[in-house]
This record gives sequence, structure tokens and C-alpha cells, in this order.
Amino acid sequence: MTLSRTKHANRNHLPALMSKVPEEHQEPIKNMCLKMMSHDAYGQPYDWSARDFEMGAHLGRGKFGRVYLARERHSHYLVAMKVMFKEELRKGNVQRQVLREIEIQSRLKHPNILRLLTWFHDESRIYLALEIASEGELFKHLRTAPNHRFDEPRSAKYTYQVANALNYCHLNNVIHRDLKPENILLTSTDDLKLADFGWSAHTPNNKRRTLCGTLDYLPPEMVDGKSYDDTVDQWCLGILCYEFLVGNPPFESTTSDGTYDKIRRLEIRYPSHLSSGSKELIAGLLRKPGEGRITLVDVMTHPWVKTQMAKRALQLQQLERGKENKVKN
Ligand SMILES: Nc1ncnc2c1ncn2[C@@H]1O[C@H](COP(=O)(O)OP(=O)(O)OP(=O)(O)O)[C@@H](O)[C@H]1O
Repeated sequence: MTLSRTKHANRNHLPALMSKVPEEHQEPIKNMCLKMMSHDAYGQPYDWSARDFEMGAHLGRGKFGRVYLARERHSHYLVAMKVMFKEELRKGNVQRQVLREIEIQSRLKHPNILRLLTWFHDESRIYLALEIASEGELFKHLRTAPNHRFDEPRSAKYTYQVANALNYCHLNNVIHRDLKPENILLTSTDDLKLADFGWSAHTPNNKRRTLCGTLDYLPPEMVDGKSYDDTVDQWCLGILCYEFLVGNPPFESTTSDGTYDKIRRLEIRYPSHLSSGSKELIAGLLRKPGEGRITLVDVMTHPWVKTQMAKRALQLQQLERGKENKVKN
């Protein structure tokens, strides 16, 4: 049976939906689908509220929000619920930033972008029901990795996934503008989810001038207060890839002025352990004129990225086999 192009599948579509699900997962997934399909919210407008969710463990805390594991009462679907107090947002003068984040993130649907499933508010709070990324911030993993850095296979895979997410953003006229390991989450399947669209901008073709983003990741055109476009994200991807491989961003300095100077002079040092392929990629992204930076599609097809990603897939297979053997013994 082929699935007709209706927006929401119904019970009749279940056999086709389930055809690729492994035998051992058939029963629980079928039950989950049936529960979701019988929900009042399925396929039609629904006013979600905090009453629809049971709140569970605390997952983390940000400047303006606390994040909890939460379970939708009817389907038992798990989400990460970010709860923000309106009063705190007002005091911090970030209401517009949060609304922009909600507006942009709810439109973006990509495997490497954290999904905002729904959102709602009550008198005092705003709730964001987010997809779960159970391994948390990538930053934490970078800090706990040997020598505070990732090996080349891992760095290449992550660089590919971020390039893929950014490419999707740019095709939808969105610039992220605040890329850094703190704004990227990791899932239990070693996949990245780009989060934190608080600084991102919807850009129907015009160049922008707002100074935002983190100092170490600022591109030269933003340091100099010039207008900029979506190629700022390629610069940030270059910094991110360097930080993955080296453990710290390339223009780090003890003072802000020191960092600004290094960015302007493009003063970058490549440690000897970096391969020529990775250096070529980073140098292609960290070019001063935005239009000279290699494209995100070229990042995804870069020979270093492709070879190293294949190695990462093997590493993960070996890790998986190791886990299976441990369970058997
Ligand atoms: N979708 C999610 N899945 C799992 N854990 C999450 C998720 N979202 C957030 N967290 C955890 O909660 C913490 C706080 O998230 P939050 O988005 O509020 O922080 P933040 O991005 O640092 O915010 P801010 O920019 O306000 O400081 C994160 O560092 C992460 O550990």
C-alpha cells in the first residue's frame, strides 16, 4: 500500500508506516502511533497547556529558562520542556529575542536542528516543548574529551552535520549568527542538533548590521561594524571546526581587544597534529571576504570531511559491537 499525500497518516496507513520498523520494535511503536492518532491534537488545531504534560527530572538551566524532562499525558511522548518566567524575560529585556527564537525555530524542520514541537504560555510562564537531545550540550563533551578536543573523524562528522543544518537555514533565509559548542546539543545516536536561535535573523535578502554572537566566533565584518550576510555562519563554522580539533577557538586572547586584533589580522596558528585536509577546510572557511568563503555544500562534499566521516561510522560500529559483547558476557 502506498501512503497517500495526506498531511496526517491515519490507522489505515499503519501497515505501510510500520513496514520498515524492525520486528522487535513493532509492538511499542504501533501502540505509540495509535495513542498519538487518538489524541485530540492529532491533525487539528489544539490549545496545548501545562496540564497536558507531567513534569519530570530537571535537565538543565539556562540564563532565562529551566529545562525538564516532560511526558505528554495521553501518548506518553517524552519532550524536553523549557520553562521561562515572563517576569524574568521582561527584566532581562529579552522578550523580543525569545519571540523571534520561537517564531524561527517552529518553522525549521531538519534532522540537525532541534525541533520546537509546540509552545504555550500561562499567566506567568512560557513553555517550549522541545525534542530531546539526551547527551546535552556538545560543549560539555568537548571539555571532557581527551586533551579537550575531538579526533578528526568525530570533528568531521559534526562539521558536516552543522554545515547541513546551516545550509537548510540559509535556504530558508535564516542566519544563525551565534554558532558555538554551547548552542549545539548531542543525541544518544551521536547526532548534533543546532539549538538557540535567540540571535538568529530572518533575512529576506538584505544585509544586516547588528553586532551579536560570541566574541571568539565574531567574523571580521562584524568586528568592524560592517554589513554582513549569511556567510557569517561559514566563518563561525570554521571557528567551530578548529575548536573541535584543537580544543579552543583560534583567536582566543586574554583581552577583548586582543581577540579583535587577531581576528582582523587573521592571526591563526595550526597545531602540528592537524592534518592538511582539516587545515585546508578551516582556511577555506576563515577567509576575510564573506564571498570568498567556501560554500556549505562544498564543506559537506569536502574530501577530508567525507573520508573522516566514514571513519567515524566505523568507530561507532565498533563501539556498538563492544557494548553488545559486554551485555552478552
Ligand atoms: N532539548 C534538550 N534536550 C536535553 N537537554 C536539554 C535540551 N534543551 C536544553 N537542555 C539542557 O538544559 C540546559 C539549559 O538549556 P537552555 O536552552 O535554557 O540553556 P542555554 O542555551 O544555555 O540558555 P541561555 O542562552 O538562556 O543561557 C542545556 O545546557 C542542556 O543541558
